[in-house]
Amino acid sequence: FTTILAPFGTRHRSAFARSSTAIDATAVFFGTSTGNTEEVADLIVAKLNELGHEAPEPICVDGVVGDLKTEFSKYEALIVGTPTWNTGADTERSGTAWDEVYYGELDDLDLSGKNVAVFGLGDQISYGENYADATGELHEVFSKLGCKIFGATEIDDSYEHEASKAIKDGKFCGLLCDQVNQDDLSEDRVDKWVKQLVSEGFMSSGGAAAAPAASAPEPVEAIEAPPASKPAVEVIHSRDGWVGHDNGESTLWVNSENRRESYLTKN
Ligand SMILES: Cc1cc2nc3c(=O)[nH]c(=O)nc-3n(C[C@H](O)[C@H](O)[C@H](O)COP(=O)(O)O)c2cc1C
Repeated sequence: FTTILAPFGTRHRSAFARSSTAIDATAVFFGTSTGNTEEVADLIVAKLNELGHEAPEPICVDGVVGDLKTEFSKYEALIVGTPTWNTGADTERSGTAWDEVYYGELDDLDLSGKNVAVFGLGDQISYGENYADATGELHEVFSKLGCKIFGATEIDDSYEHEASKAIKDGKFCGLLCDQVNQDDLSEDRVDKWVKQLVSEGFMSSGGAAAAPAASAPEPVEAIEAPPASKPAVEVIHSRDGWVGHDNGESTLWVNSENRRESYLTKN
């Protein structure tokens, strides 16, 4: 068996497709019934990209039910969005696949320390007593999982609701939009909010996805130069589900969540 001496850090990235530092920074996940939440998700991704923060196209949660563990582990930070439906109930108010995953699949994930920001859509005129309630539920679910929540917003004069479960400690727990009555305000709200997330350090590394797992090998000493050539790769199945790819000079460990750690090895 190989002896682990040191991690590659970013220096040996060319030897492998990705390293643990190459995890994508931010992704926007949303649920929707009639498309409004997707519209705002699109605005958020466009603004992230405009500000130089790479993010893939928004990901509809319906498409990743059953595979959230894999999908979430690809990103350091998650922006999650929901509409609100069905006035009155305390839980399962999104009317989307979020309701299905909140108290089952999501509950089973270790998202402790992950950076999360929430946004929500509602109709503050027709449902003024329950404006965007489901955003509050989304916030609660991710908070209880130990996520670091960013992006609470001031309730300024542009909002006309009476009450909302998305209000926590006198603020909205994230970005609230209203494509039914105030679609003309969404772009500015998104602009302001994404800049706020940047200033809060939301996109900085340090989320759970980048933290070393308990079962990962301990790094000891960094090395300076990449190997001159890449020998044949030996695959090692070991370490609590981690699979090692040893090219004779180094080992890339990959776990079941597609987490990657690179280490110098010595036979
Ligand atoms: C039957 C029904 C119930 C709704 N209930 C609420 C509600 O309780 N609170 C709220 O803010 N908006 C409510 N809405 C408005 C939707 O949340 C709003 O139209 C939202 O933009 C829909 O987003 P989506 O297109 O992404 O599904 C309701 C709409 C309908 C048709």
